Formats: sequence, C-alpha cells, structure tokens
Amino acid sequence: MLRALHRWPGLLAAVLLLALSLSGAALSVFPAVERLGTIQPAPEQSVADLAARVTATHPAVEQIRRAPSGRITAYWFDGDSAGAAVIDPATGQDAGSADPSALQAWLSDFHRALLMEDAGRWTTALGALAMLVLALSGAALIARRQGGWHRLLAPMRGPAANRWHAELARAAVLTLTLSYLTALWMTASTFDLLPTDEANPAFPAEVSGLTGLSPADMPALAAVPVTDLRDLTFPYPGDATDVFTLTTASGTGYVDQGTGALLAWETPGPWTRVGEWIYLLHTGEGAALWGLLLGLLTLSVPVLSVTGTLIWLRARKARPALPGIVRADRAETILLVASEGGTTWGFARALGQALQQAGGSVHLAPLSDFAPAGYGPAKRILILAATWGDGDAPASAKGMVERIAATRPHPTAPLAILGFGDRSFPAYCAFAERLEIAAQQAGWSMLLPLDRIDRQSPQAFARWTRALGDAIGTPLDVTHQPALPLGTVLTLASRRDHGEAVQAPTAILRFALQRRGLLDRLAGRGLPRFQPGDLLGILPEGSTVPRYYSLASGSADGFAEIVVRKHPGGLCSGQLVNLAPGQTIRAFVRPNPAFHPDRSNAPLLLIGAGTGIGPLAGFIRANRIKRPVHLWFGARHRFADFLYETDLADWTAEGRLTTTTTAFSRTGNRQHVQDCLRADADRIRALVAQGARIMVCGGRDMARGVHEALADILAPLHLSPEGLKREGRYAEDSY
Ligand SMILES: Cc1cc2nc3c(=O)[nH]c(=O)nc-3n(C[C@H](O)[C@H](O)[C@H](O)COP(=O)(O)O)c2cc1C
Repeated sequence: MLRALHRWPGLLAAVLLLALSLSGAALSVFPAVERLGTIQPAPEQSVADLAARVTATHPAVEQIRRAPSGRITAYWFDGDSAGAAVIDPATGQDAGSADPSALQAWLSDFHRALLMEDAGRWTTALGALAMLVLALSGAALIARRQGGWHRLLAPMRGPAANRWHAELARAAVLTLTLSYLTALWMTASTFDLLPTDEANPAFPAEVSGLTGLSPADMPALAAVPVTDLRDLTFPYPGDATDVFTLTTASGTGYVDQGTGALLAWETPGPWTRVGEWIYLLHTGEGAALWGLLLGLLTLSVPVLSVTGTLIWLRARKARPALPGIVRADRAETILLVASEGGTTWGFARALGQALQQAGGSVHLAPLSDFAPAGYGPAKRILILAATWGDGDAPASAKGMVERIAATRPHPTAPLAILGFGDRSFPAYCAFAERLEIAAQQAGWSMLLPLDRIDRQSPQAFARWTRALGDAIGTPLDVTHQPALPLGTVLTLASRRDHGEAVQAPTAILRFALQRRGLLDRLAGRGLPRFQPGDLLGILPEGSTVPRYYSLASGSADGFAEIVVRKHPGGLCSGQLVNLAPGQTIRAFVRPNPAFHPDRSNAPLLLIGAGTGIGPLAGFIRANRIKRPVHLWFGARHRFADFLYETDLADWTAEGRLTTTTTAFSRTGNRQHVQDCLRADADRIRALVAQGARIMVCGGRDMARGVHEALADILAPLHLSPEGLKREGRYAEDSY
C-alpha cells in the first residue's frame, strides 16, 4: 500500500512535477540576482528623506514600494500615462526599469499557473499535493527500509541505485515537504480559502485638512528607516481629506499630509504574519540564500524521478510474471518472496502455478508488501526468504523481522516460512529463522515448521511442496530447476603465482574486460558494473553449480581480478589455478552490497588472511579519496604467500593505505592475524572511537578468531562486533 502510494502519484505526476521543479529551481535564482543588483539605502536614511527625493524627481508620485530584496520602485501618474521606475534611494533618481524581465514573468506565471490562470493554479496545487504524498510516503519507505524512524539517519546499505535514491531523498525530504506545504497554503490563500486579518486600521475620523507639507518635514515618516519600509501610498492630489498610507515590517498606519503626524496604526494579525513567512519560505524572496538552497534541493526532484522510475522498472523485471495472479484481498494463498539475486522468485512462481493448476487463487508479491490487514479470505501465507550478506535480509526486505513481530496475526491464515540459503555460510538461512521466531512471538499459528533449501536444491524444494500439499489437503509436487546465468566469456590477461613453497598454491588472476557499448548494455552483453567485494560467479567445466569468488577489483579498474587458492580435489579452483593467459572461463557478477566499504572519510580497518586479501586489496586500490585505511594481513610465509606485497608498498606511497601490519604463521614468532590485533588493541580502540568501520575477509576459522579478539579489544569501550554490525560498521565475508 505504502509502495503503491509512493509509486502511482509519482509516475502520473512525473511530467508536471518535473516542469514545476525545474521552473521553481530557475525562479530561485532571481531573488539572489535581484539582491545583488540592488542599490541598498544607507542605514540611517529615513522614509521622509526618500519620499522627498522621489517627489523632487517625480512630483506626481503615487506610491513607493520596497521589495524584500531591498529594491525600491516608484509609481506615478504623468498626465494620462502611468510611469514606474526602480529608484536609487540616495538620489531619488531613476536607476532602471521597473518591469520584471520577460523570462522571470513567464517563469513565474508558468510555475504558479502553467500559463492557464485559475485552472493552472488548481493543477499546480494538485502537483504540490502529489509531491507531498510522495515526500511523506518516501520518508516512510526509507524509515521502513532502515528498520524504524529512529534509524532514519543511520548509514544506508543495499544496491547502489536504491541507496542513491534513498540518500538523496533523505537529504532533501524536509525542505521539499516544506516547499509543497507552503505552495498549498499559497494556493489556498489565492482562492480566499484561509482566514484573514483586518487589512488596514480604520480610516481616521479627523484629519488636519491642511496640505503642502514636504514629506521631508513629516515626523511620522522621519521616524521610519527606509530599510523597514514596505509601501508608502501618497494622498490623492488636491484631496485635503486624504492621508499617506505607510506600511512597514511592523504594521500599517495613516499619516496626516498637513502635519506629518501619525493618525492611526495597526500591527499585522497572526494570519498576515504566517502568510508572510510562508511566502518567504516558498520563494526565498527576502532570504536569497535560503531561496538558492531551496532551488538546489528542488533539482533533486528530476534526479529522484529518474532513479525512482529505474528502481521500479528493475523491480518489475526481477519479479517474474505469474499469469492469472489475483489481488491480495481475494487470494486464497498469499505468496511472499524476499530475494536478492532473483532465484527465489523462480521457485515462488513454480509453486504459484502449481497451486493455480490445483484450482487455487494466488497473490504473489515481495515480502516488503506484507500487510495481513488487507488479506481478505486468505487461507495461508507462504513466505520464501533468501538469506544474504552474513545472515542478513535481502536489501528489499530490511526491517521485515521487526514488522512481522509487530503485526497482528491474520484471523484465518496460518503462516509457513521456507528459507533459501547455503549451508556453507555460518549463518545458514538465518534471516528465515529470524522471521520464524518473530512470527511465533507475534502469535501467528504456523502451517509448517521452518524448512530450509540448501543451494537452491530442486529436490529439497519438491520435498517441501509435498509437505505443504499434505498440510493444505492439495497434492503438490513442484520441481523447479533454477536456470543458470549464461555468463560472459572472460580471457585471462595475467596471473601472479604464490604459495607453492608452503603447499598452498595461490594465484592472483586478472581477466580482461571488454569495453561495453550502449548496445551491449541494452542487450545485457558482457559483465555489468561491479565493485571490489562483489562476487564473480564461475561455472566450472563439468558442473552446473557456480562457485563464487570475491572480486579484488571494480569495473572502473578495467579488469576483473580474483585470488584463488587451489583446494585439494577442488574442481573449480583446480581449473582456475591451471589457467594460462589467453585461456577463457565463463563468469557472471553477483552484487554483494553487504561487503562494500561505506563512502565516509572515517578510518577503514581491513582484516584478512590468505585469499581474503582479494577484496581488501580492491578497496585499497579504489581509495582515491585517501581516507585512512589500516590493513592487518595474515599469511604463512613472507617469501611464499605475501599476496599483493609490492602493490601494498605502492599504495602506501600513494597515500591509499595508511598502515600495514602482517602476521606470518610459519616464520619468526609464528603469529596469526588475530594475535597482531590483540597487540594493537590500543590503536584499534582509538580508531574505533573515531568512528572506524571494520571489514573482515578470509576463512571461517580466521573470521571467528578475529571476532573473538575484537570482542575483547572493544569491551572496554562498551562496544562489540555485533553492536558495530547493527550500526553497519562491521562487515564479514568468510568462507
Ligand atoms: C553474497 C552472498 C551471501 C550469502 N549469505 C548467505 C548467508 O549468510 N546464509 C545463507 O544461508 N545463505 C547465504 N547465501 C546464499 C543465498 O541465500 C542463496 O544462494 C539463495 O538461494 C539466494 O536466493 P536469491 O537469488 O533469491 O537471493 C549468500 C549468497 C551470496 C551470493
């Protein structure tokens, strides 16, 4: 619902909103330009002095106005023709034309009313309303993705396009919300839909009846500095009963034209004051810098429209279509999916089709759409959930554990959760497990106990569907074989060999990247963009199961680099370690957003051993902003498997790497990387206290040892690796 609320007004109003935001951004420049081009009065100059000077130049002056920028304009009547000019307050002489530039006038009319008078005003008001809905639903979506409003400002994670969209929206949302609210207020005010104050004080019952006093000698005008003036309207010529009307920042009053005395005065009421603030906040008139900031942030709207549309299109593409799908409030089976790589959707679709063929009605949606209040006569809710990162939820399902824990169970539909994962990860199907615990705590009745599918096993899935069929009284036996990515052919460009001497043959393999033209990108040919820490999936000959290697380079480096150690009997590692330059493999990229460094300037502590140095080396090579990076690296022997030794020296000289600490387990004092960490405990504590982020990569035993060492090191700071992980400051990639 929230997502639909965010999506449809966004798409429908996109063109209108683009036009409004671009014209608004362009208009925001004018107050600043006007302010810069305006001759400001001397601080001590009075309205009496200004009025006398203007009268000397234009004896038939009717009105003097001062704009929020300080620009003073005089209006007069010359015989039959009206005249107006911008005035130099020091001389009272004309200093320029009073007509706004044609461009500004056109832009204002377009921005306010789409050049269509009242019909246009209502349309722009509708646009502002759509934007308000977008801004508020967007803020709620960010809060949901972040795991609650209290984490709204916490560092963001997830795929780059979604993160960029959310980061930009988060930066602009407050200002934009203010801008749309003020726009709506101004429209309501234009159509007299708001209460108003009494405009002016009551006209004085008695005046002196005298005329001819020079404004220079009027005490009421002498008491007001020009910098306070808003408007001075002169009495009608020859009418001794008429008066001057003076408006300043603090009110409106009448001045006797014969004596120059103040006859009446009224301060503006609350509605007038609020209206003035609203006008200032929306236009930046009178606050040029605010106007520029507003204009700048308004420019985020076109960017958000484009990134938002891309995210939506990508999500649509990732979600396989299920013909015959029904709405959530009409379906017997609600089938919800949490997926990062997309394969779980294939299983869900196969199950959905089987249920439909058995005569059932199915609603298929991402888990983030979970909203039991909207599931009418549902008989069951099935959740298929993959686990990513290090036991994490897929990016699109962040915050779902908390949501399920806080949602009241559906009155008729029990729940079944099926985890998708990989048994070789320490946190096997951990996200699905957390969902199950949350559901049980919230009081849901479970249709089936939690089950897990290891490495997309078709047999395990078929077994689970049989159990599901038994539980719902409909025979089911669904087989689904996920299609393997075709992959791209990569040619080995160079290799560097290490580790033979310590019986751990290891190679740094660098594959050439073909340049991808626009056509290749559109057709999905070649490797997509990737960053160090993402995964290169390799399809070894003789197996249909891909193996994943952490990338030690980003596509910006112009090559794909991985570090491979030959495992005894290992099919893929054996083929890779024997690969000669010029030979090829088939590979594809899997994003791994949970193991990307953040973009801050805070220190980065990289800890790795053996081939775990791969992505860490990639992070250091990509550290073009030269943030402080400290590396702890463990290997067997300095002269045998000190991977990237010369590169690390070069990166240190270039400022990309701040310190390197090594531990060798087969020489000298035979240390492991966690021993060096303990020896460096004070330094690590100081860096963590500065906001450092920690990234660990390597074998599972090493990762466990590092985790324990860091738990001890951080305890005096009342911090722990788990706590840092929750804040997005501790990431582990172990195998
Ligand atoms: C980078 C990465 C991290 C993973 N982390 C875990 C994990 O911590 N626990 C787990 O059980 N499975 C993990 N897996 C395995 C996936 O959950 C499994 O491949 C799943 O079938 C993917 O489903 P999806 O393509 O729908 O996202 C990970 C896979 C990758 C590529």
